[in-house]
Amino acid sequence: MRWTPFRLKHSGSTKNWLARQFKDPFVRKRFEDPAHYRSRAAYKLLDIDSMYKILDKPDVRAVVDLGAAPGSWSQVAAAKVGTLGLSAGPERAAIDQVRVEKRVLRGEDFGLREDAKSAKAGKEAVTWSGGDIYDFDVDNDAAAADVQTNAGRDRGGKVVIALDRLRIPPIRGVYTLQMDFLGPDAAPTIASLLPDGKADVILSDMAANASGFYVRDSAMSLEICEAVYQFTERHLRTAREVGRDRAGVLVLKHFVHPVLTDFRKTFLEPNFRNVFFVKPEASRKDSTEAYWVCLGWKGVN
Ligand SMILES: C[S@@+](CC[C@H](N)C(=O)[O-])C[C@H]1O[C@@H](n2cnc3c(N)ncnc32)[C@H](O)[C@@H]1O
Repeated sequence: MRWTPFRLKHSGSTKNWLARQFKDPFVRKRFEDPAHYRSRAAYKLLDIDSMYKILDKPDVRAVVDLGAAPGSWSQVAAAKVGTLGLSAGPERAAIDQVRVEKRVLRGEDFGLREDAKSAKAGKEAVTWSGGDIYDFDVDNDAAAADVQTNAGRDRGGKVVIALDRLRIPPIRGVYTLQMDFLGPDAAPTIASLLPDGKADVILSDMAANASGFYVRDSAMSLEICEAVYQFTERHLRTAREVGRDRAGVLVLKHFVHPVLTDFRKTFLEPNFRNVFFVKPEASRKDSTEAYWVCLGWKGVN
């Protein structure tokens, strides 16, 4: 499908943003993809999964997706783990009840904040710190009913749990929680949804709103990494429990900074069999974000 965004009048910064979007191959790919991913971030996780096979394993039953809004990583996880109730494969996410509208990049929708225009009949708009904007048609009742029947224990113990400070429009086969992960209630709430309190894969794409100050942004990234690691200590199933060397997986977004490198050396390297630094192709070159893919959780004694 072709889109023509420049018909409307835009400010200079909006034009720059548009120009960047339309040059971005992953933005284009998303629009053409039958999987209807909610954001181009899906291709980061797909890239990681194609390299390390973290989700495509029969013993992966419980996935926690932190900083999940608008939801494309959860779409990928639900399709691969099988909580959609369908055979694995990202294309099955196309069955998602929430249809991403192709007209999302039309100029009049820029600047929407979450729920700001939800009064627009049947529409929801979500904007998030990554700067992309989504506009969904939401069949809330159908999707909510589907979450009840498809997520969690009803799927033979398979579960995908998505959490974000922002509201995540319902995703088929996924529990969605709107909470601050740094608050006291998030970890116990997630744990209560995990069939035995343990996850096989913990994904964190969380990023605090960038201030533009490198040191401050890195400090916030460290705070998030530390909180995710604390959750990992309590709730990630070990490789030994699974009986597979590379089981017990943590994917952790971070900003590249020496203090984060120290964090990796102190907490990740001693406690995982392998820790890989990954900059997926879909991660913007001008961003200091990157991911650690940590395989083979040893557990902390
Ligand atoms: C890059 S986006 C995630 C995109 C997502 N992986 C996807 O595929 O759609 C980062 C998200 O982290 C969330 N976030 C940042 N800090 C958070 C916190 N303390 N608790 C919960 N969510 C947080 C933001 O609200 C934002 O939605």
